[in-house]
Amino acid sequence: AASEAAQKRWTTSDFDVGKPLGRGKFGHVYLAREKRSNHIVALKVLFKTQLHQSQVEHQLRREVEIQSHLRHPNILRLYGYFYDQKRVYLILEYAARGELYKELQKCKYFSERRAATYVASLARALIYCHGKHVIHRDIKPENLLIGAQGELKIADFGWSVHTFNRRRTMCGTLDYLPPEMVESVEHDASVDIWSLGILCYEFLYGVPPFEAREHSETYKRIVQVDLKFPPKPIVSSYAKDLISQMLVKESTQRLALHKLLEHPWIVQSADPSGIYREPRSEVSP
Ligand SMILES: Cc1cc(Cn2cc(-c3c(Cl)cnc4nc(-c5cn(C)nc5C)[nH]c34)cn2)no1
Repeated sequence: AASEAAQKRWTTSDFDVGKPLGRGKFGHVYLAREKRSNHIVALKVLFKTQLHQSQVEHQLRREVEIQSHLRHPNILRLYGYFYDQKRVYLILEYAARGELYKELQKCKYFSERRAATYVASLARALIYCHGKHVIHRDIKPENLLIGAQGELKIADFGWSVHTFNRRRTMCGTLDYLPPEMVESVEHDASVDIWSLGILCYEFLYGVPPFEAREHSETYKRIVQVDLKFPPKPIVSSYAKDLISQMLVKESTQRLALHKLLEHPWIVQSADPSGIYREPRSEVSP
């Protein structure tokens, strides 16, 4: 079925399209059901005119090329794509519990167990990507979805690249960019380690570490690695130690992802299944 899905010429008549799930710069995502298999998917519909105006067709091609070949429980599947006169359609895995950033906004920040569980599963997904010479380059809450069992799914490989043809142009929001990308110098897979460190901080404190009112201020704080840990919420020194080993200016000195999985904070706090289950008490009545 998988190989069939890859070659089949899909059209909109193959799907019953349902409610909108979200919107992005170039279009919308809809809940949809493939008629023959009754398989529920997320159908991302992008407008060619907007893609053309923003000159991101090459990025979209790379997103499809890269994501369609990745198979990992913490990476959102891209089953196939098709297009018509005006639109490009991506047939994506449906993540039943929605967007992580909304969950983070609701909770303000996550417990150490939840943060460590998510960070460990993202580290495993990135080890898999880097093993295939793919760097994501845009790891941030907006690009993470939650599956039916509570597992994290990395989505939106729009900024990912095969490390053989690295590009130096600016990409993604500033908050998550490491010094070498902000300074537009050569960068490699260790950019994802930096972004995972930023994400870990935001999971625990509710804000990214170098956030500032002005872009120029954020830029300065990133290149100086002006890392501060607020007194509240209280966070374990193991967690701060891990973040401090990831947010290192010299990219070769950042904690390697396989070493991250052996860090005491991860070993102690992350659920080995990579799935965060609400403990009894936390479930709202
Ligand atoms: C264009 C455009 C919009 C977006 C952001 N976005 C992603 C989704 C999405 C995807 Cl791709 C896959 N599964 C999803 N499941 C949800 C969801 C589930 N619940 C209960 N609530 C929501 C929301 N959204 C999914 C939607 N928008 N990227 O490019």
